[in-house]
Amino acid sequence: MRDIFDAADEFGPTRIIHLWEPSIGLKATVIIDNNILGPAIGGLRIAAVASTSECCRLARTMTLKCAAADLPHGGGIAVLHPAPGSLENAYNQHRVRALAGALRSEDQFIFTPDMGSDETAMAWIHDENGRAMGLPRELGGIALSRIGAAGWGIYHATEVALRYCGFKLEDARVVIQGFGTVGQNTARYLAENGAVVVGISDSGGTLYHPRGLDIAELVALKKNGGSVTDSTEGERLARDAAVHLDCDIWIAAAGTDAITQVNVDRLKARLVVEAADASLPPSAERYLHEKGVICVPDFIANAGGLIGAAMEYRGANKTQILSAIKEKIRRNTEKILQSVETDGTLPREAAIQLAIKPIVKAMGYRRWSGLSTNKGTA
Ligand SMILES: NC(=O)C1=CN([C@@H]2O[C@H](COP(=O)(O)OP(=O)(O)OC[C@H]3O[C@@H](n4cnc5c(N)ncnc54)[C@H](OP(=O)(O)O)[C@@H]3O)[C@@H](O)[C@H]2O)C=CC1
Ligand SMILES: O=C(O)CCC(=O)C(=O)O
Repeated sequence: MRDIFDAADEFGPTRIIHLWEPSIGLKATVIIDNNILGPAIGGLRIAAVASTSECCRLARTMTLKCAAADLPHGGGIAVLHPAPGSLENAYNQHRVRALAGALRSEDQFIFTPDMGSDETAMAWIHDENGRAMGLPRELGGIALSRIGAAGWGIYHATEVALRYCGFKLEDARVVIQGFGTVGQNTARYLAENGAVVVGISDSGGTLYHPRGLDIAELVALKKNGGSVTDSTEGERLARDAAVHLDCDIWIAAAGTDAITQVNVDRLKARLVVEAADASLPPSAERYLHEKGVICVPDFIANAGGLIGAAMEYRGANKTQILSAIKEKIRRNTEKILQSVETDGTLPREAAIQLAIKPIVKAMGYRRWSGLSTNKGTA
């Protein structure tokens, strides 16, 4: 991105905020992409994100995710560039609190957890500016990461997509790239429903076992700060070996651009589910589509965490949340894959068409809107 307006189109981003406070090393980028349906929900990502244009892409994914899931919200993102040490580190707490404080008057931005942040960070933010979703139980939250809201949704997207792939979940071989909140819960739901998770990677490497990995053991290893490769079972491989393992279903649950034009030809799966936001660029999705591999786009498959967070914000309980995630994600996956089957549309194109409908409609009612046809009111 050469100019800050390079990413601008008719939908946004409406605000790009850069925060820099040298005394505490606070360096953050906050984007409100579109808030036509309601205040933007933005994940707090404490991770190295390369550029403002990448932040804009992630914020747009959130806009589409909210709209497709019928949530009264727009999309955004807050990237806090990491400092040394863990999230529990007081220095980091200070920076998260400073970020939240700096956005106290930005009432169109509500924080939710994303990579590198959790319910504790949301509690700090809530304490500073009152606008955070995904809170701890003690503050009225329902511990979304522990119930695995995102993984529950990924499981349902996978299950519906399999009908279009011609094979069943039972005994299907799954590889999961990334074994954090999303990867762990996805593995758990898929394995509980008959899939065989043969490969899992994290930043330390890949673990492979053709007869299936022990998910509970690997979750315990991660809880103790280890890597999946610390397991005594299975074969230890290089981190990126996960991309070319033989499998039926490949789940991208690590980060942005896990698969690119360079390595997409190595994927052997018949179904790819994008659990991580922006995990495949459109060119890689097109390549897979032309090869007959179904690829369920991020903002359709991984909306579970966001649906849960928005419902928790309005006081819904765990049963209501799990049922809404199931219903919305199954419905949307079905709709887009039907378009793919009948019209040959790319899954992402079908998904964008589905998501932008309410946004375009709402923009038509508003005075300040690039798409407004109500020209006489400006
Ligand atoms: N949390 C949520 O509810 C939701 C998250 N998402 C998206 O899902 C993705 C994952 O989020 P989340 O699970 O919360 O993040 P976490 O930080 O909890 O987990 C990320 C995982 O990816 C691993 N990882 C990082 N880089 C690589 C790599 N190059 N190869 C293999 N593994 C790698 C990490 O390894 P290690 O453990 O060694 O650090 C970690 O296991 C993000 O893109 C996020 O935006 C989407 C919807 C909801
Ligand atoms: O609120 C959550 O738990 C996750 C939302 C999010 O960051 C996402 O959907 O990418």
